[in-house]
Amino acid sequence: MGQADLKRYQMYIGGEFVDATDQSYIETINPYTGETWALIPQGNETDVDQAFSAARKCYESPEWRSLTPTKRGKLLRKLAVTIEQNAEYLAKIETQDNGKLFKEMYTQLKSIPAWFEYFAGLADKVEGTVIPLDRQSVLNYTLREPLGVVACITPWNSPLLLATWKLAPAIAAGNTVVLKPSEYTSASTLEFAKIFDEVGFPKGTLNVVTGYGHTVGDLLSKHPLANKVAFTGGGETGRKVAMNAVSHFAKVSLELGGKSPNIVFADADLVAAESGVIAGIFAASGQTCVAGSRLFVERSIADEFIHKLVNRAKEIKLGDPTLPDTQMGPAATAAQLRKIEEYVDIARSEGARVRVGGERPTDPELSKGLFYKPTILTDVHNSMRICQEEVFGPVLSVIPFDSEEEVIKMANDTQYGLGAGIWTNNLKRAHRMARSIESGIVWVNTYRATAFNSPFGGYKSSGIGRESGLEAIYDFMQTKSVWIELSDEISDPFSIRT
Ligand SMILES: NC(=O)c1ccc[n+]([C@@H]2O[C@H](COP(=O)([O-])OP(=O)(O)OC[C@H]3O[C@@H](n4cnc5c(N)ncnc54)[C@H](O)[C@@H]3O)[C@@H](O)[C@H]2O)c1
Ligand SMILES: C[N+](C)(C)CC=O
Repeated sequence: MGQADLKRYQMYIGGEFVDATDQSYIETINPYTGETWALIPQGNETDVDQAFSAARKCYESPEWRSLTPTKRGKLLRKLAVTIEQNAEYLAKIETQDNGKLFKEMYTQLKSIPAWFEYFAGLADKVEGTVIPLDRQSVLNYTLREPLGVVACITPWNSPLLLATWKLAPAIAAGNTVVLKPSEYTSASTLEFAKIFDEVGFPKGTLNVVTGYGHTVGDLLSKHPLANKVAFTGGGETGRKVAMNAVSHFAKVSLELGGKSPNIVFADADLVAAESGVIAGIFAASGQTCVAGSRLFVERSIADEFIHKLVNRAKEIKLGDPTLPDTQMGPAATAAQLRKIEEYVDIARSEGARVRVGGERPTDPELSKGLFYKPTILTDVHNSMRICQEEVFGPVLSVIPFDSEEEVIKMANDTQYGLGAGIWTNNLKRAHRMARSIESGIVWVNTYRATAFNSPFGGYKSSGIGRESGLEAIYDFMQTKSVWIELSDEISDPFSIRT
């Protein structure tokens, strides 16, 4: 297909759909077929400036100021309904762009309205407090106010879900937004902009600028009109984004990567544990921030458990991500596939034994896609690079353990702290472990679960701040303390009143 025949997207700035000012595009590729299927505008500094000006103009407009929290809530609920009606269509686009299974993207898309409904409900429930000062002649109360314009930057693996986790609380809190999706998967966000446009928000509430991270993303995070930068992506990018944001004193939240432990005790329901471990690493081809990429299994059951996992991994059906019986799709990008291959090579060179996988499939039907076989490594130790660095692919490292103390030490011996799975039928142990693991989320006898009303985020290098749940809306607000003197007494101007 020539460029002229491809679908051409436009950015969304100030309520208008516009081309990039210099008319340039990025090709967006289907990682299963290898074909370019659409063109995404490649924004530049002028486009970014226009988006921030539109967002700020909207924020300062009488129309936005008169949009009470209840009215914002109503519009967010309307948006939720429209997304529900378009969920299948949006999910198809995401699968076409990132190669993840349609059934996973559709489940995600169908869940998105719940986030908009939840934050719609919260919009008019954020309250200030009255402070009982020792100085009784003064009324002191707090106001929770929006920040202004929020810059949001999202990755390719769950484009609209992760945009929603930022947009819903940001708008509910009364901010306007400039959003940049990943250059690999911008199409669904630009389709979402069309849906958003129909809902009736003031022009400039949401602005979507597309383009590369090192240009458009960099400009977003250092833009003087950004009062907060909400970022999801890799750690190195997160560091740059945070430095940019801090350089102009913008608030920042970071949802970064992980090296999450999945810990299986001998007393667990081993059938459930096996399923949870497989889901944790091979669902989404391991391309999830919470991938359970380190498996710690109690030594007394290790051999048999590994044997079963290996057999199960051999049966995983790779293929067309749009088909219902496919269990694993391709990697999202050629760079991602190279990274997976490199990490497995490094693990081999450090002494790991490949028990299954460890290569690309040779099946001719998969030859155009960016596939890598589900891979299980043993003979690894926790200090090896494969156990310390995020691969973001279908690669599981297995380490046996002998005691709770030993496994807690190994599980926590990482710079990351996003998710953790504990598999045990011992209630006391479950609670002990949940308290001992240094991570933002601990799942006991389940894995990868998320909800609109439960906080999501990382300890240590896995991030700053929380998305979803009550806490999330406060991250998009600032607190003002108001002091009102009620007495008529004139005070001495040179003595500070306490
Ligand atoms: N904790 C979470 O909730 C969560 C969720 C999903 C993904 N992730 C993490 O995201 C990573 C994978 O996503 P990715 O490869 O798209 O990450 P990435 O860091 O390469 O890119 C993320 C976003 O940042 C932009 N970007 C790139 N360079 C930039 C720069 N210099 N300045 C500003 N923006 C820039 C990209 O264009 C993209 O929009 C993994 O590390 C994964 O763990 C975390
Ligand atoms: C946030 N989540 C778990 C849906 C995708 C993370 O990569």
